[in-house]
This record gives sequence, C-alpha cells and structure tokens, in this order.
Amino acid sequence: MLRVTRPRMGVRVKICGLRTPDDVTAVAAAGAAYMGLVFFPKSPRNVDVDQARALALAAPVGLAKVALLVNPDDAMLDRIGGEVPLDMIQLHGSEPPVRVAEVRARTGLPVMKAVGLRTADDLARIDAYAGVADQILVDAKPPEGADLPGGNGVGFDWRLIAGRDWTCPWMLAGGLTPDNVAEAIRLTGAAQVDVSSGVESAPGMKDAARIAAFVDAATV
Ligand SMILES: O=C(O)c1ccccc1N[C@@H]1O[C@H](COP(=O)(O)O)[C@@H](O)[C@H]1O
Repeated sequence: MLRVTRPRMGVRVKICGLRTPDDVTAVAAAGAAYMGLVFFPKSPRNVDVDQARALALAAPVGLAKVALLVNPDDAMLDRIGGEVPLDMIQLHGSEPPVRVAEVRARTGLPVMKAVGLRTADDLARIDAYAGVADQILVDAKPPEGADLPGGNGVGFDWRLIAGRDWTCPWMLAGGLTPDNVAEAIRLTGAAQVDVSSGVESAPGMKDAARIAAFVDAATV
C-alpha cells in the first residue's frame, strides 16, 4: 500500500523547456509555480538570450523564471543574468559544490543543483550539495551515451528516496508524466515536481493539455 507522506494540495510544479509565448500562457494558466528556460544548444528546448528575455518578460507575477544551464562559464552567467529577468539558476552539469557557491555569489540568485540518481550509491552526492545549493533537483541519471544530461524522459526507482528529506528544499524530476506524477508524489513525499518531455507532443513541443493535466494530477 502506498504511503501518503504529505498533503498534495501544496505541491509546486515546474514546467521546463518553454520556447514560445503560448507555452508561457499555458504554464501560467495551469497554475505552475516555475517555468524553465533551457540554455543548452543540443537540446530541442534550447532558447537564445533574446528569446529567453521575451519569454521571461511575458511571465505573470508569481510564475518564477528559472534558467537551466550546463557548466556555464562566468561570461555566460553575466550575459544571461544581465539580460534575462530571472528568479533562479538551475545547474544541470557536473558543477562541483564550490562552483555552485560561485554561481550564487556571482549572479545573486538562488541556485538549484540537479543531481542524477540511478542506484543507492548516488544518494551521497545529494548531501554534498545540500549545504551549498538553495534547492536540489533530484533527477534520473541520463542513459549511457545520451546527448542531454537531463530532459530524456527517463525516471529512476522512486523507492530510493521514499521517506527521505534533506535540509534544503528539493524537487523531483525524471520521466514524470500526467499519468505517473501522483504516484511519484505519494511514494517520495515530494513537495515540488519538475517535468519537460512528459508534457510534450514531440521533442521541444509543449502541449497545453498535457501541461494542464500534469499540474492537475500533481496538485489535486
Ligand atoms: O529539458 C532539457 O532539454 C534539458 C537539457 C539539459 C539538461 C536538463 C534538461 N532538462 C531537465 O531535466 C528534467 C527532467 O526531464 P524529463 O521530464 O525527464 O524530460 C527536466 O524537468 C529539466 O529540469
């Protein structure tokens, strides 16, 4: 029997990989808490700085704007931080804890560090970031040889983190869909969830109906 560890009404949803003004409208209408903008050229969700700025400016008050970056250098941080109105940086590369601290200091923004899980041995990496990042994104490790370090629609065994909590806020990601997110929340106790490919009709193409269904399933 599945254990209910938290009331689901308070669950906050992040929809990642927005590319069009219609995406922003759909995410806001659905009631998501965060929208993610992907700066990673290999991704079908990649946006440039001008696109990202326009999307961020279209976001209503209360929808937090997150820039997803993969091993960004200082020049990239300065450019994105200077030109795009943001509420948070998501680091989705191999950034060590010291770099997370540098990114926080340089941008003045809270940082969410993604940590990929496949087995119980990967859990220790979360502890290494819990004291330095503002939030942890608990994601699946990418498949061997994948082009993308995330956004692959691949999950992990949620039982690895069932009943766990960390000293900083955390978000569950990896292979979530409108059909499985409620079970994922029940099993892990996640108070926040993040999705990209599970609310698309094709890679990089967000689907407004799937976005609404995902938020409903996560929050009802
Ligand atoms: O979405 C992407 O294209 C992406 C590219 C590079 C790094 C991370 C990326 N996405 C992040 O991964 C999670 C999980 O994705 P999915 O739901 O399994 O497709 C996503 O929410 C983004 O935070």
